[in-house]
Amino acid sequence: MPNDAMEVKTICQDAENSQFTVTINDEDNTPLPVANQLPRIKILGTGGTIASKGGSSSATAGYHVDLTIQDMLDSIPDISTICQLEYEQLCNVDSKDINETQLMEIYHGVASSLQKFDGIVITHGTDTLSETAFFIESTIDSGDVPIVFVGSMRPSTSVSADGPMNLYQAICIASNSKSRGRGVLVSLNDQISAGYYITKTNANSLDSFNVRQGYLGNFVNNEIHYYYPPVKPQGIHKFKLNLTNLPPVCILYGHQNLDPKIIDLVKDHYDGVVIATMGAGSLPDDVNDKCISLPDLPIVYSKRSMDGMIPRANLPVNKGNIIASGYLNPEKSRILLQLCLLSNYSMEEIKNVFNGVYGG
Ligand SMILES: NC(=O)C[C@H](N)C(=O)O
Repeated sequence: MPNDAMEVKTICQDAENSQFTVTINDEDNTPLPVANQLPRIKILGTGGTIASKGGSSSATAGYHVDLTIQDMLDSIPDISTICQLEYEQLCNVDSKDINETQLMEIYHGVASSLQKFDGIVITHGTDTLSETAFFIESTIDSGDVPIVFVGSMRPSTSVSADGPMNLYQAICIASNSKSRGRGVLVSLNDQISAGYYITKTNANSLDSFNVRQGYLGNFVNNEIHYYYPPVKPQGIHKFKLNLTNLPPVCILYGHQNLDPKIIDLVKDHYDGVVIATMGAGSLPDDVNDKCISLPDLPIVYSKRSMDGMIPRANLPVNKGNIIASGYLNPEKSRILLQLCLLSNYSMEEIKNVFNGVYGG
């Protein structure tokens, strides 16, 4: 739903390095906190295991989303000396059910909070948290305001549930001045990471997220330790959302004996395709030939391997519709391609965008 009160100001039109700010022309001119007040933090609730209840205290699977933000806040230490808190329940779902509608709600929730709060916390299921974090980092220039995603791996009813501590840490991180200027962050299992790079690598463990580009910091006994001064990931391309539907892009998974007919099955139903290739861009010759034969369909070669990247030299052709994902995994490549298509970028402009993460 377009928000007429929202103004998007473009700083740089260059497709290679587009920058803009989102501001809300709100009737409510609530003054920003003065220096001696506690930071104002907004929590946006979306659901996930952190908001879930299981059947018994030993159950860590088969749970259901049931808790509101207020329920979750009741289980953490007093934060009234750390920040002034407001919250909003955007939705309450398992993150497998986060779709375009919820993604837009989260976008609006963040965009409309930026001008009034010093930090934003988003509770989210861990399964697709990295996709939402990547989407928000790619569509909102938050300036100095930290946007901290948080989830948990155990339901709230479990022995040693990790949700309360993760949420407490996320609120502390969002409130801390050292978190400013770092963009979208993820707080889980005592680690602070860049939302742009994080990947869920373990389906069960508390140490579920991995980030080969390195953790940004650590949370121990109420202390936040950042390893580096504020920095944002290299190559982020900021898109202006014009709030229409995201163009459909599908992901195909490479394997031995991959049949080129799979490309024919999807080509008329999607505006773009991402392939999780084997190795660093490897696909059977007949699949490559099929992809090249569809010059109007952008096809991003990403990878099954969690780490590494797709060198452009491994693409079957160095022109046309085949694009290297660089360091981006298939699900992030999908979002980036959707945003490029939404912006009506040409094939060359899409390549420029992916070039930012060493693809293109
Ligand atoms: N740990 C979790 O949050 C997993 C859950 N299925 C979700 O993504 O909502």
